Amino acid sequence: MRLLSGCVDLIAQASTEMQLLNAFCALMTVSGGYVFCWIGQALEDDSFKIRPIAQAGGERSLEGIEISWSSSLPFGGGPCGEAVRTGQVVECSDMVGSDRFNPWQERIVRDGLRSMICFPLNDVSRTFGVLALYRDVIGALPAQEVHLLTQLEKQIAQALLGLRARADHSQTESIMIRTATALSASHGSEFLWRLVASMTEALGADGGFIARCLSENPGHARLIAGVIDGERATPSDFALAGTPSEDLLTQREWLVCDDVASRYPAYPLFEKMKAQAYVAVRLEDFDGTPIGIIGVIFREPLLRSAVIRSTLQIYAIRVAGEIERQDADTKLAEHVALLDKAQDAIIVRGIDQRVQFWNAGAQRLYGWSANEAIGNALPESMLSVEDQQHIQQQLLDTGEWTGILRQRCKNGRLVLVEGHWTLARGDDKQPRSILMIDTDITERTAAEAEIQQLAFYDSLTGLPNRRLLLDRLQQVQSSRSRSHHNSALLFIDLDNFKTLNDTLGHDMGDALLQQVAQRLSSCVRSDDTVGRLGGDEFVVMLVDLEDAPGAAASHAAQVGEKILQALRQPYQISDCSYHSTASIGITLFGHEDMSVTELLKRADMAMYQAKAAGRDTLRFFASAMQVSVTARALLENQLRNAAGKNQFELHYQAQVKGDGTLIGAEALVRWHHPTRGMLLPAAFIGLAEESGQILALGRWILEAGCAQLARWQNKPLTASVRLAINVSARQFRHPRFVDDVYRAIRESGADPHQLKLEMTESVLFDDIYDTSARMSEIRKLGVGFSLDDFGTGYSSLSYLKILPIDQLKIDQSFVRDVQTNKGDAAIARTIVSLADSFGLEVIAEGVENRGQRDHLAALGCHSYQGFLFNRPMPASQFEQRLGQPFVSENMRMH
Ligand SMILES: Nc1nc2c(ncn2[C@@H]2O[C@@H]3COP(=O)(O)O[C@H]4[C@@H](O)[C@H](n5cnc6c(=O)[nH]c(N)nc65)O[C@@H]4COP(=O)(O)O[C@H]3[C@H]2O)c(=O)[nH]1
Repeated sequence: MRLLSGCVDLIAQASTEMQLLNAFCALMTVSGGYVFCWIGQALEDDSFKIRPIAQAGGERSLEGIEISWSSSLPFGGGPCGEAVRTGQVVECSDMVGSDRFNPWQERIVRDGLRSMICFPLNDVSRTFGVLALYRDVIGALPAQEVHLLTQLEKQIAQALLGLRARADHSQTESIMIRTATALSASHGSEFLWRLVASMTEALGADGGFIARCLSENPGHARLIAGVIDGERATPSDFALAGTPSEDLLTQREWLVCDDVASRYPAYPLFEKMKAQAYVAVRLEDFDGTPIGIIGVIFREPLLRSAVIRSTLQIYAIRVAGEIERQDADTKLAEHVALLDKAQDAIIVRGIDQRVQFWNAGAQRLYGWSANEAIGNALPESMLSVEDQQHIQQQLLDTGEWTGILRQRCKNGRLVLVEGHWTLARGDDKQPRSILMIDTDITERTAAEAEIQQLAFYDSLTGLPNRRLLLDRLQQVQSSRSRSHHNSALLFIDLDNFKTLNDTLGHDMGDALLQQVAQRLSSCVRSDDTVGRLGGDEFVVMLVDLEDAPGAAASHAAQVGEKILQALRQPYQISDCSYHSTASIGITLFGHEDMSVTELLKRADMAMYQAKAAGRDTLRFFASAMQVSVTARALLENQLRNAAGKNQFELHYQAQVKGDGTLIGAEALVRWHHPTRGMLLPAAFIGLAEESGQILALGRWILEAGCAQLARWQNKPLTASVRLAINVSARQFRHPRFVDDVYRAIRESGADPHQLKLEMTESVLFDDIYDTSARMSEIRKLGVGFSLDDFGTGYSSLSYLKILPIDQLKIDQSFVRDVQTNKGDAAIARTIVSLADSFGLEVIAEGVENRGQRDHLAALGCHSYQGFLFNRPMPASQFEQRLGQPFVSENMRMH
């Protein structure tokens, strides 16, 4: 009865579970006569342990003792385990030597324990603990005592459950308030730390943490927020293998661990804390995939884990959501960082026009920062209302807009921007936002314009160059089929530009060309094109002329005349007034298929006709020109192969004294054309000069002439013949000419003193010093020089003094009418007296009759060449001719 009333007092006074249990154990040993009493909790985790939570009995203790309630475990065979398993009272009247106490025999003997009784502590559904009482005597307890103890055990169990219910209720209430506060806090990087701190406090734990699985390091987790005794733990990684946490992540949703030290031997944190218990819940993502662990740690044994577990589960949901949100934020931040790296401006605007996203590229390009831009509409200097409306409409219609905008930046700078904008729609298909990707093309466009200018415009005049002109011609040609209008191409070449350029200098020449360009541009409509082909050649393309060719031609001629008139006006170039004229060739096009090259060629040909017609005039292309040009091209081709086919031959014409004595011969080239027969030089020398073939032809003539001279030297009849060989200006100017002369003489063995080179006055003009140097070099060999066609050009007496000239030739144009034309006679006389005063020989060419010869003789010229004496003939005939006198009796001088 004493025990019963003591027990009632205990129950009335105890406010906590531990207080009640410890006091009860003490009551049983002090007043109940038992030498040792303990109360244990049957753990619900997979250790199946019975953990002592209160005991009394002097020195006796359960330190180091293991007891289990699983029959399959080594410490599960005792009466306490059986009481938990069966929910029945188990008694043992003689413990020493009993198999049931095998694991604990030593301790039983040491503590003097002989018999025991064990009561299950039950709630409505299960056995949650045991009460064990020990005596130091052998024997069973009397039935009344067992009955009494059963009453006590029931009262204690009920009191315990009552206390627990009260404690659980107030704990749950406080946990819930704290949890609600913690969970409603805002999010952010600090959030998880604060949440762990308040969770730890709310659950009355000593520590708490959140750990994340590491996808980059499987089997490991990282502590991302942790608190121990209110202090933040250092984040670190830890291995999961072999720990209950590994099971938690793979097999179960929660974990209650009471034996932390042995279950987590490698975790210094737990060891440092002297952790006893640990409750954790798995964190899962939206799909249910485990992503981490949230848990609390206790230094004291955990009596009940249900409330903690369920609270943790609430935290877990919130934390998992937060982790997913942070992951999404991280991903977004990564994407934003990537977008910031983009060179282009990337902007997102809502359909309300307000900026939602503004990358670093946008700040670089426009100058406004993200802070200034986001939330506001774009400044109107960036996007005018009209542009915005127009673009928005296209976005709504097609979903995309691409185009170029001229925009003004924050600092006022104008930029040219190429925009690629896309309309984004929501799931409901309604327009949501506009993604703008803007590329700054200001510099690129300027560079392109510069390249364009360089590539397609003449740098001196700014007019379209040949390339652009050909391109425009091509365009007009291709669009011809669409319009029936005629067009005209005017080829304009300045007359005597070369002389101006050479005499006044290139700067003046350039200035003239610039003024010509301006005048040309002012003569035509804006649709027409004025271009410069190069040098002094300009082209004007007139478009949209009349359909009728006659009217179109007359229109083109009017423009041509206008141009001639404009170009004829004096030019003012740095204080000098200069006069110039132009020749214009015109071709119409629009009704026949023709390449642009052909068109240009036609206009060019017509221009040459204008030049030939006396310059400062215009000519239209006529098909007859085409015929002659084609024939010329054919001849040029044939000429190229003529030397290889031995089609050239030298004819020789005698040069004689008045009495018919032979003093020399002139070599004159002939071409035995395969179809046209023998051609005289007039038919091909000009062509050879223009096409450059004169170099090869001249070399052949030089070699053939020298070879003939050498042959004649060895024959008595011809040994004294001096041979004159014609040299063209272009041949003379060639850098290898002097070498060619040396080689021809050396290889032929001809006596250079018997050789004379005949050149026209034009050879002398270009560069008098170079001419002089070349002639002197040749002169060193003994070769003489004769000046052909003297008097026909701009004869300058000065070069007669400078150059090593031996002979002047009176041109046949003065000889022809020397008897009747006083002017010609005066020129012939002047040439003779000039030759006399300079100590030069003089010879007249083209002497056809005795009257001419006699008149020339009267003027003082005593050497002649002409049909009067003989016609040019092949060498063999010439040699035969030498056997006869060059002058018949009736031709002797009177
Ligand atoms: N009407 C008339 N003509 C006469 C008379 N006597 C000679 N001729 C012609 O007058 C030209 C004289 O040659 P050129 O003044 O040097 O004029 C030459 C010369 O400048 C050039 N030429 C001829 N052969 C060569 C050559 O081998 N090399 C070069 N570079 N030019 C040559 O071609 C020009 C013409 O040569 P060809 O037709 O052979 O014409 C020759 C000759 O046949 C005459 O009494 N009456």
